[in-house]
Amino acid sequence: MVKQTIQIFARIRPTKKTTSVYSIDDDEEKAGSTLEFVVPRDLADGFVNNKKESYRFRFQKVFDQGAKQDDIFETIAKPVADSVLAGYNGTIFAYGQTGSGKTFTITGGAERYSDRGIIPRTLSYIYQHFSQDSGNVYSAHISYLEIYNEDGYDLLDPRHEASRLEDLPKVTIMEDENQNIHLKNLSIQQSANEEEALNLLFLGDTNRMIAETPMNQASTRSHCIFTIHVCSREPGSSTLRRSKLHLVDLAGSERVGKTGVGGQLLTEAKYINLSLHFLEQVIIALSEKNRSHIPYRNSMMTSVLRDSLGGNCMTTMIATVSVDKRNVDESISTCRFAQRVALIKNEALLNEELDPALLIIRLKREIQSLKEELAMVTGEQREDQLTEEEIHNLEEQVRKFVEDPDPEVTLDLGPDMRKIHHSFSLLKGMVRDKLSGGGGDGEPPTPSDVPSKPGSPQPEEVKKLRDILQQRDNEISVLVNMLKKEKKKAQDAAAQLAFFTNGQPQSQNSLQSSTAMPAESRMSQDKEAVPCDSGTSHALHRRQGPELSMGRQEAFEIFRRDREDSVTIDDNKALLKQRFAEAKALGEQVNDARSRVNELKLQLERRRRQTAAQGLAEGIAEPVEPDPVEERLCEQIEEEKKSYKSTFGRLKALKTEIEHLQLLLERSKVKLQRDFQEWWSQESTRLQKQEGTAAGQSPASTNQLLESSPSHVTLTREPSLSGTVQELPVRRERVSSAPSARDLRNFVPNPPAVRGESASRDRPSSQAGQQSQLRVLATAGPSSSIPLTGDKRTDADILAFVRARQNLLSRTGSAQQ
Ligand SMILES: Nc1ncnc2c1ncn2[C@@H]1O[C@H](COP(=O)(O)OP(=O)(O)OP(=O)(O)O)[C@@H](O)[C@H]1O
Repeated sequence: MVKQTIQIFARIRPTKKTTSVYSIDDDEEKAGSTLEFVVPRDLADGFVNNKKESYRFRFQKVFDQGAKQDDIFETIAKPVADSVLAGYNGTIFAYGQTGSGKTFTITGGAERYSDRGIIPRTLSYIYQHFSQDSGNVYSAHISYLEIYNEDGYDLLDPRHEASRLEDLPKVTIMEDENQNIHLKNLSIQQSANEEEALNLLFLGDTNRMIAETPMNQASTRSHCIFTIHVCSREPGSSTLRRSKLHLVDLAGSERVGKTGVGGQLLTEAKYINLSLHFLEQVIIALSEKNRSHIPYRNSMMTSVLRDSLGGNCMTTMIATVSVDKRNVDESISTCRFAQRVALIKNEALLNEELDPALLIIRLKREIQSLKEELAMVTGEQREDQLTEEEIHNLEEQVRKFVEDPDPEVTLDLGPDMRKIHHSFSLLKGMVRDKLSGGGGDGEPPTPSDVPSKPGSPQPEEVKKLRDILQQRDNEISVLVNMLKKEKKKAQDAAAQLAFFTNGQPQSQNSLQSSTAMPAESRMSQDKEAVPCDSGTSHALHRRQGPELSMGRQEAFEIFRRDREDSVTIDDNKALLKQRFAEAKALGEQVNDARSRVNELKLQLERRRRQTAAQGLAEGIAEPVEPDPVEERLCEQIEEEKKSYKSTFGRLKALKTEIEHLQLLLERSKVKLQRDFQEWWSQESTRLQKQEGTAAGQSPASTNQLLESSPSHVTLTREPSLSGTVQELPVRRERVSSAPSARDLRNFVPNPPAVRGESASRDRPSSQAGQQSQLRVLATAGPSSSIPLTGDKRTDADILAFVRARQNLLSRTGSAQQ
């Protein structure tokens, strides 16, 4: 058992804004750091400070703004991963206010490979350990739980692709009589390697992202628990070690009062505050001595993390802190929370258990042996014959026993009298054979020795023939092995070539199947699929949406170009292309090195044969001097092997990076589509409202809108930042004329806002020289447009309806006249 208090670390998020006064003092002797905030006694920035000026908090280590993701992994996550690999449970959780960098620390940034967070790095580390530790057999399973408004959801549930969060089956907690927690409806997926595990992480993250709506930015207001279940066993042992590693990204810890939200957001904030409040209660209860009742059951999060808090687990907390001046109160409250957490003592146990299947096999064997022993002691005879396999095994055993020069060696036959009898008769046969001269070569006779009969070949001849036979057998098995190896190499080479020229190997889950298309062709899919209006854009595999109206496609192109992260997407694409070229070159180098090794081996083989033949001809059994040619060949082989190994290592690392970049790109695309979808529907609603307000009518009244639809619309470009106004050709077509793609183009809503900033959504993009934003401006009449949907077919239907209606109206008009 390992007794340990929860380890606490602090990480300060980089900022360009004015920061509060803070300092970090690293105390090497006591292996800790102190984070100090100095808050002047004034009312600046709303923080009423009438208490003290300096707030000092002690952590295992404080990471300042410049800390890199690999430092965080090495110092915080690696020791926890090591203890998980050794069979202890581990938890790392990030706590801090919204935007302080919890997700960045736990999962990583969505843009650069170097921004990988604790989860992908830990997965990499764990699978590397699996492949390097030949003394144990490992397996890993993954689960990914999201807790939103006190309800649990399985982020790896395939139904996510077609549902909103609320429509999914809820994960529920069940407790057994031993007070162990079980989570119903939470899938636990096996992942055989790092690639599969990363795919699951990305699948969960993408599901998390696409389930969000502007009103429900669940990523900020939900808790997420990514769990790696590790199982290990020494080969042949029936003892299993099972451990869990929870990597937890908690919801933002800020208080409701400050954010001043209402409606749905208020409900969410209350739930967050409540669950964090229950977390705090559990922590306070745990830090109090002699407290018998710990209120774990109050919330789902504390129930799930029960072991991590005061239980069988090695737990680490990362307090993420924003040092922006306006956040100083939240930062201080985060640090205070951490100080309380640091008082909690956990008792981690080595999670060993017996594998029931192996235990049964072992017990069966033991029963059999005991039965045999009993039969021998009681003199009871077994009637049944030895099986063919048993006889064969006995012959092998006896042969090995006889051939072994060690006088101490024993023949372990167990208590079965039938086996003992049979072994004795085998031995008798050998001795008789030896006595009759069958084994007079000094070699011990074997069970298969044929006793010599009159007229049969002389023993020397038999021996010679047997030697030749043995030699041939050896040659055949060498050849068969060579053939097998060559076949495998050819298969490997073909697979590698296919990977680096065509694409990925076969994959298993849905995300993999989406990423399994040829990588280069994936990159060449420069045009991201525009989401369709009807239905959702949830499915990850929906790469190419249905046919779109021109306006929508055009709007999407502008939206994409003007996004803040479009540069990163392009950068990543360029980087991916570069990495592919590198991987291809490395793949070729690996193949070349392997061919060279094979060629050198052949040369060496030829040389050895030549030397042996020469030795035979000259009557020299063993050459006295080492052959310099042979030595050089051996050195060359070693060098080539080294170069092969190092190039292969680089290729493997590059492959991981490529896969990660592909998944980042994939996620960016899904996000782009989702953001566009959101923006599009927001703009449509806004336009409708404008129309309604301008006409003094309810925007919901389509009839009224259609009645007041103008017969002329003008398409202009907004002034660019340089001040020029570009007039596009003025269209003077009646709406009642047949709808064309250009008709639809006129209904492109406002241009995109910068990424993720809802406040800036209505601002024109600030990127100079990119003001090609299309806007519908009315030239006449109070209302200028029909609220089209952007879906070609639906829009055509609407326009056809307008046409029919106008025809009808004009006919009625002329009839009345
Ligand atoms: N150490 C860092 N280095 C660079 N960028 C960072 C760092 N920490 C956070 N960021 C960036 O700050 C933004 C907010 O971070 P993040 O989403 O991780 O915050 P959070 O605490 O998880 O917020 P929420 O509670 O809303 O989920 C992101 O754009 C992220 O990339």
